[in-house]
Amino acid sequence: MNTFVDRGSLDSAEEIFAEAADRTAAVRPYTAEDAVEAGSPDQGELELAERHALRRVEGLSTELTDVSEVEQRSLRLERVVLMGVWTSGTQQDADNSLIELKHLAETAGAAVLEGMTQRRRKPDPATYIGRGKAEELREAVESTGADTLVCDGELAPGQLRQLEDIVKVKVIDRTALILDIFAQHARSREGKAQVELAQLSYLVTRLRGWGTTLSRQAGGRAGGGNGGVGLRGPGETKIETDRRRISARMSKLRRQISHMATSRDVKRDKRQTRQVPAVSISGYTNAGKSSLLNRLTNAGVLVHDELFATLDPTVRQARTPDGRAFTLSDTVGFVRHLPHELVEAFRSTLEEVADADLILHVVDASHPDPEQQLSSVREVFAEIGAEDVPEVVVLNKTDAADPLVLKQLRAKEPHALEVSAHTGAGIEELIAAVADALPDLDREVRVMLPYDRGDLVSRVYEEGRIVEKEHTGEGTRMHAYVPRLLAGKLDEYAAV
Ligand SMILES: Nc1nc2c(ncn2[C@@H]2O[C@H](COP(=O)(O)OP(=O)(O)OP(=O)(O)O)[C@@H](O)[C@H]2O)c(=O)[nH]1
Ligand SMILES: [Mg+2]
Repeated sequence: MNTFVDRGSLDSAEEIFAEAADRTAAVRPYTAEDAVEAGSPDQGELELAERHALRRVEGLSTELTDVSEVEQRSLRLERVVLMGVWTSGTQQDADNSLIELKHLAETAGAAVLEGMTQRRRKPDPATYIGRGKAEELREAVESTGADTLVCDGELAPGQLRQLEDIVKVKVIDRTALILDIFAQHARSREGKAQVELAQLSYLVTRLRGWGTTLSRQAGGRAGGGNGGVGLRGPGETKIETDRRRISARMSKLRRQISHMATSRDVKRDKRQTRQVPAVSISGYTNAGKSSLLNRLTNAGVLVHDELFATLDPTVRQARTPDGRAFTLSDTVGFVRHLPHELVEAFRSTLEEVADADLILHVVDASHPDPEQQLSSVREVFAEIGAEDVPEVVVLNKTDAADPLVLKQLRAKEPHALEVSAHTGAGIEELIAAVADALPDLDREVRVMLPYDRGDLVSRVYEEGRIVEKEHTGEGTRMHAYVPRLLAGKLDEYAAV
């Protein structure tokens, strides 16, 4: 994982992030409300012992059998212990959540040594899991030789700090983990800029509350080479300098991103005026979206058993069996509790989903709890204004699905299609369903297009279905079915 590693590049998010992470000295003011919460009587019905027990989650630790492999890994990877606080839902839900956290940690390049959940009514305001449990956790961390503790959930800066003081290793939360994966996976300039912006906005909230307890800045170094005049001054605290550096960097990134968004808008407008319908393949991360795109178009898009393998949307041209053109786009996967910073950062990418004519909502039917994924994804759809776009639910990985889970899914989503991107099962039906759902080519036209209107001829090729065509001395004679908008443009060339 690289989130907290200082790579030495001045003023990049990574550097600022790393520097500030070293000094997450922020102790959130302990408010009266916290005190009440901490001392409030428990209302749950579980036995006290059970409620407070740290429960080891079976099968979570990465198997490291070969010694040389262990050595190799410990050089390259961080060794982590996972911790989840379970406030509601069943034990199964808590385990699933921790299994997902394991998958996230491994995607980020960590070796998972141990995973534990604890049941409590609310996370502890000071240390997240409570002081006593934190001590036990320290023992687990020591005995496994872990160097990082990853908490499932979003921790307040003060909680991170206090927990770190007890367990004596670095503590990161789920949001930082997801940001880290995004940082590792972003490829395009825009993607990188968006992730950096998200990391900085995560960091800025962690700076809050530092204020006066910080030592005064010695002047000079912190601004780095790029800082210079105006970035520091005598008597200015480090936090203020940090804030300014961060906000300057954030404004710059925002400006860059907005330029990039403009050029994408232009592309998208073109698509809209061309009236080629857009189909967006969306869904939870690792659902098999890229595999499905490959299966549908032989696109050769990266497929990985990793979360967030795809960050840069890929668009492919496709055709229905009756020859109508449309675009198919692969999108970034969603995840439960997608950090707010990332929803913001990826809003423009996600908004393409809202602009689609059709969403193929891909669901991993082999997952233990696909319904939870379905509803998380729909929440994001609502957030980005995509809830009115027609949606075809595609239950993927049916080759590996538990029949019982499939049965439940069928009951919940009676119109869903069942496919396997691996075996190809159900793919023809899926193609037919897409063709059905796309806007119709409902205009029959017979035209004579002069040779100087080659642009219209190509549009008929691209957007329509040609019944007959003939090159004559005057131009191209065509008989075709086309979308309404194009039919309007062809009117003046009508021929009998
Ligand atoms: N058994 C089975 N596995 C599948 C199927 N489709 C995809 N997978 C596997 O699921 C994993 C994720 O596939 P991807 O296509 O990368 O999933 P994605 O939704 O694009 O994932 P992200 O881009 O990371 O959000 C890979 O290991 C695939 O081989 C399927 O039909 N059956
Ligand atoms: Mg993908």
